[in-house]
Amino acid sequence: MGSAGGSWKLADHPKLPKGKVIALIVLDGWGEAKPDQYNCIHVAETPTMDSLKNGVPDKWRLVRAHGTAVGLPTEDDMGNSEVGHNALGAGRIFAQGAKLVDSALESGKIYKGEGFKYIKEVFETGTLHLIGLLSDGGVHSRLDQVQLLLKGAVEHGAKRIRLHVLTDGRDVLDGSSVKFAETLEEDLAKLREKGVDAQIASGGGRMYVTMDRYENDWSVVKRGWDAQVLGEAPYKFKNAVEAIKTLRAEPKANDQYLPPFVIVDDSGKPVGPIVDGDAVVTFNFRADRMVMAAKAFEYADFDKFDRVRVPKIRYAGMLQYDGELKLPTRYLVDPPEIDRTSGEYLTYNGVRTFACSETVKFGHVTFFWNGNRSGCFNPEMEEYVEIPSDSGISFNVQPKMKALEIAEKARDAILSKKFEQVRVNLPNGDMVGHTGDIEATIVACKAADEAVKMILDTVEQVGGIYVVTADHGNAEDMVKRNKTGQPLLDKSGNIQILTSHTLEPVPIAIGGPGLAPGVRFRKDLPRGGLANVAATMINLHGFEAPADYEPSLIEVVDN
Ligand SMILES: O=C(O)[C@@H](CO)OP(=O)(O)O
Ligand SMILES: [Mn+2]
Ligand SMILES: [Mn+2]
Repeated sequence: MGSAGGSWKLADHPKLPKGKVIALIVLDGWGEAKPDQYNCIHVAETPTMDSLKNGVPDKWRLVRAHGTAVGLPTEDDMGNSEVGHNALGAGRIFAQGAKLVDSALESGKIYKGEGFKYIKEVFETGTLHLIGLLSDGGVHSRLDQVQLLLKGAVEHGAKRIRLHVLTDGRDVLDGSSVKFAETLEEDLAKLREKGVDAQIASGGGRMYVTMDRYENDWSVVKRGWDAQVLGEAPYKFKNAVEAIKTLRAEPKANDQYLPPFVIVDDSGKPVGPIVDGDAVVTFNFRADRMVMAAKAFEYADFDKFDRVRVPKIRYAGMLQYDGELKLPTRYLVDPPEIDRTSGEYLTYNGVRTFACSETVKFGHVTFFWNGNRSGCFNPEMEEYVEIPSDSGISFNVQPKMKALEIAEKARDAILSKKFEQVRVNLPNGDMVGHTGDIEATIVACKAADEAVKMILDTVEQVGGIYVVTADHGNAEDMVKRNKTGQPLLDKSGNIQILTSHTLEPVPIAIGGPGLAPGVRFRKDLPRGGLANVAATMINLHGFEAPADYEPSLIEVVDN
């Protein structure tokens, strides 16, 4: 990997000075939508964000944060943190996991790659286990890809297949897990008719089983290991649809947090623990919530929990989840090669960076920002600070999360004069928005706005610059709507709560006493998106952006 043309040196910007401190704030899950009672950002008191919007017209605008603007297959794909932060940090639009897997399945290339050949070796004698998120959300995985992979695996000789499914309810409506499990069961029944021994073997809700991220709570991954590998879980059922329906009937149950279960045969024996000689594929394409499980499957030295039994398996990820750690070693589809990110350029050009969030979003402003790469580029130029998140709770009970602490860290970093870029992610709108709790999400939005205020006040104090934006929508729309925008009601006449991200654009605002006179948003990029932000930042740091970056959103006019 190297810079384009071999040089990391960026040309000086003809008009903009270097050395200003820039606070870059990413509000997670903060889109712009029609103001109504289900728009929590509108309902919440958000005087700081309101003043940016209603302030100087050429210093606030919207940018696209979903679909093709962030490398997703279609304009119906909502934005998400991975693709959003990748685009923000890398300044270019890369075809993302969802799209790369689609192409590899369509062309059949997936079956010709090293990863598939590796797992195929066991098809004669062992079981193929597929583990991942069961929905059509398109953020971490997609059911149609799993269906194609199943078909392809059978065509290539798989004779015994076990699925370990994680129910969603976060990228799709709560309750939709039943329908996804039914669809999968129908497919598996057809395979069984053809003589393939295929079954769902275990399951559990994505936020409670397997899909933790950034090492926030290893017990989540352990619950998955116990069910999938050891065949042990507190609940045992004869089939997955019955399991999901029964567990959902418990008071306050929801798809995201279903407890782990295993499927057992008539004699009560689990139908699909993972044993020596088996192959395992984690079929999520998105990295963050698979890295921990990948470590458990791949690392010989592992002390995060007692694995009890470590089967000798052939393991592959749908993608390689961490390019720096080369984790996992084997994978079915090559990940996007996100190189020459703005963070890397800036370290070569003397810009010192501070990045901070709380655990649940820490990797977003570091790992995703830097193109799915762990760690700093140059520890002498960068400091990354993680504030521990509360674990074991759903964030509607603590909607303020660590917003204030993140803002205080940003404030101290700005006042320290040790950094030119101070970058934070404020998680509230997103993490609380995903709970579907409207009251709590309103509190969350207010807390995020207060954090923005603290950071902007500090920028004011030191004569710096601010850039405030978001990675995708969430809190601005909490209800499922019909085509005309009216809330959809369920059979009992209740509104259907939208826990997922949205297709909405997100705001970006620039300002601060350090912003050179004459800087304003250009008018000729009406379709600008998140990928245009990196060049904008590089300009504000006093440099020209690399030629192949998406164009900067700003221009400098003579006053
Ligand atoms: O929680 C997550 O994994 C996703 C939603 O599936 O949200 P975000 O992209 O904001 O991290
Ligand atoms: Mn996000
Ligand atoms: Mn989210």
